[in-house]
Amino acid sequence: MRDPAAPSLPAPAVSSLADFHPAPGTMASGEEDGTVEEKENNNKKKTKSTLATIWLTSYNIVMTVGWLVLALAMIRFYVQKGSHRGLYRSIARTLKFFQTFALVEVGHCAIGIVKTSVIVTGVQVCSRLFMVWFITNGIRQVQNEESVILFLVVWTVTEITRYSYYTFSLLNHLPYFIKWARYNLFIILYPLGVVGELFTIYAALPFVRRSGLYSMRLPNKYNVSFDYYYCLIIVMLSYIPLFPQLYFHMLRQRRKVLHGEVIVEKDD
Ligand SMILES: CCCCCCCCCCCCC/C=C/C(=O)SCCNC(=O)CCNC(=O)[C@H](O)C(C)(C)COP(=O)(O)OP(=O)(O)OC[C@H]1O[C@@H](n2cnc3c(N)ncnc32)[C@H](O)[C@@H]1OP(=O)(O)O
Repeated sequence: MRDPAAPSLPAPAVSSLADFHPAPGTMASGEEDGTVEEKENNNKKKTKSTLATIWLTSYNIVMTVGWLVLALAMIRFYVQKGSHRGLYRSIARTLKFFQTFALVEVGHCAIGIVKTSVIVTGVQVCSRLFMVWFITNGIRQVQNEESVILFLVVWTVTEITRYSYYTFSLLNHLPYFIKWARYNLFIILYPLGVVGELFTIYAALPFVRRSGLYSMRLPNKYNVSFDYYYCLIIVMLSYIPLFPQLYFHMLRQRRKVLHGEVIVEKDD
């Protein structure tokens, strides 16, 4: 997955299938001469890593197919209807399923089978879930906004590229154009996705204010007040500190993977 010329870095828990199947005669001497207990421990670790690789490969294949299905459904809808109106409704169930399933990725980081920050992944996944469940799904009035189509197209291109990158990497057959796409397209797609998301939240504000959606006004039996309108404004403002962190994280990944730079990441 990495440029062989690149300086050696702390290896991720799972890099490729080959990591768990050392060629005959290449086993570390510690393993050959170790005690029975050491050998058992090594075997357990290998079984665990092999299981992790099988799981990750299957997961990434399913997600690639899922986002490809979404892409085809969007293209078909647009070709048939000649308009984006109603497109969101037509793909809503598939989108909700695959985007919600991505919560598993936070688990991958938490249990250490993928060497990515739980926080970085958590922010990315939660912001997507928030957009899907609490904006587009919850507020019917915004579903036909052009900004929804913008972020849907951007997410779809990003995810097809990202999951196929992981899949081919794990299988040790990564075509260069996928690697290139993974670490270059985001430069344009990430800001475009943010624009689509922010415009959609902005479009939702008047409806939320008028309807009092997801809000709790005093007096009530819990003696708690919550205004979703102001919550949305806070979410929009939170893009200012959070988005640059995700973007610079991806730029660091890009330098590491495409140019072999050694990057020392801070721990969570
Ligand atoms: C409650 C409400 C909260 C609201 C909060 C609002 C604030 C939100 C602010 C920001 C919002 C942003 C909105 C943007 C949305 C969009 O997505 S726009 C579309 C464009 N987006 C992108 O291009 C980014 C897509 N996202 C990502 O790439 C990831 O989610 C990431 C976490 C940001 C970065 O991924 P990361 O894993 O760190 O980098 P990689 O280089 O891909 O991988 C690192 C290593 O880990 C391995 N790995 C990771 N995942 C897997 C996997 N599934 N399977 C196998 N391996 C995996 C990967 O191979 C790498 O390994 P090495 O190459 O060996 O290092």
